[in-house]
Amino acid sequence: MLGYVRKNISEVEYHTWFAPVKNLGVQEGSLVLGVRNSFAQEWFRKHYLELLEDALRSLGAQNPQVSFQVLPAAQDTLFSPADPSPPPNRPPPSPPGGPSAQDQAENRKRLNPKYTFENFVVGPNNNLAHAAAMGVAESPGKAYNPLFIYGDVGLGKTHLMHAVGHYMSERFPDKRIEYVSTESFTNDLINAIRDDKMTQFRNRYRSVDLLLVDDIQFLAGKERTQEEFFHTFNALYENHKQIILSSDRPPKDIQTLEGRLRSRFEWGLITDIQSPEYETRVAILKMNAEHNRIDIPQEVLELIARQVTKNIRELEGALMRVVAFSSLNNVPFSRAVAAKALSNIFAPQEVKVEMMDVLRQVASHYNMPPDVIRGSGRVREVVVPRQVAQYLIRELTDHSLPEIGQFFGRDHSTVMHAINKVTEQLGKDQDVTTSVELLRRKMQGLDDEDLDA
Ligand SMILES: Nc1ncnc2c1ncn2[C@@H]1O[C@H](COP(=O)(O)OP(=O)(O)OP(=O)(O)O)[C@@H](O)[C@H]1O
Repeated sequence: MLGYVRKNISEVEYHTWFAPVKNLGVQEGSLVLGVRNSFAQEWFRKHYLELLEDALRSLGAQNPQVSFQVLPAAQDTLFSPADPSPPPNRPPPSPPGGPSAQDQAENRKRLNPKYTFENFVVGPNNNLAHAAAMGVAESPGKAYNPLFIYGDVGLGKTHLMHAVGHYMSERFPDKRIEYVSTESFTNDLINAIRDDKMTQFRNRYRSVDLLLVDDIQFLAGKERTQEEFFHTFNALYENHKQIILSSDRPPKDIQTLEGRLRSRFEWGLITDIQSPEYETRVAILKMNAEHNRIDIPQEVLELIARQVTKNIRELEGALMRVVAFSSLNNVPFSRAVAAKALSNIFAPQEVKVEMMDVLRQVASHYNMPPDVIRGSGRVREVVVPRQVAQYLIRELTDHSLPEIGQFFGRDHSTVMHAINKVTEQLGKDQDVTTSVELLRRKMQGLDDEDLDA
């Protein structure tokens, strides 16, 4: 099916939308596809339903039906039954009583494959937490125990925890790693009590080498869970097993946390993550774009990094939004397009059109590299786009003739000539007229209906 889809849409579109989709199987005659969020769900319904039905038809389905379901928050990045790749580092068999090899593989699968140290951009906002996590990964149970990482939402706490998990599982494949949110820990406990399976529950949590617990602030007010966690903590700690906890606030600010737990959380190292500075945000965007093989100009990344300042998850979301927007409207990346894509979420910013934006749009319109247009070629196929580019730059930016000349490696009289030439052809030469109109529309795309997502 994906083969069929891929042939019918652009690569960027394919990577943005289809790479993360999970096959959830057939339910009541309909093929169910798992998508990341309700935005994607809506998008798929509107834009890809027909294509997907066609794909099924091409495979012989007579009455194809496709529906979309939002994956639970963490599941979209995990290995799914539809993912053909086997989990890495298949672990050896475990001693009797402990978790089975399969359990261990399951545990590792809970680590998001993207959340590694290599993919973590270090900046002044997170370098202490990063160094502490590295220290713990190098000598688990010895360096700092527990390691307590706190910070606001979406700043990389989970990412760092998983990075330690990956690092350990690569270096010590037989170590047992458990990643759990406080909510799951609580639910597991409730189920264990209900099903009379406390021994299994304790075995599971007390036999690990690395315990990663996310959002520990949710222990507040849950006495029975705190009690159980206290014993889990002690059992691991006494056996020199590593514990890493994350929270949105430091232990002293977690209300109704038992004193004995709070003091244990303070035994090791407490470190925080702050909001990233501008340079770190740009670096994160750049890495993300490369990761997803999206070729997006630096100035567009800079615009996004200026808009989203507090939360890295939102920063990544903004990038994906720009990519989706530009791909679905079939316009190349530019600052204006990015501003439009983000305008529903963020206050619109004054976006000045740059010479480079115009050149890129013209290049894409005529399907030739920007450098060729700026180069010295004199054949008509290159000269016309060059003149059109100079004409549009003069019209849409504040740059003077000498500045435009410099940008093209020519003097101002050549630019003047180009502008006169295009002005003359407008209304007479059909190709030049439609090209200029179309490009102008795209560059001023801010009010264009075609650009409304
Ligand atoms: N320094 C970084 N370099 C690269 N990506 C990062 C960095 N920090 C965070 N991210 C990315 O930002 C997103 C959110 O990070 P993460 O889920 O770890 O945040 P969190 O602090 O655990 O948030 P929450 O409190 O909501 O659980 C992830 O996709 C993560 O990969």
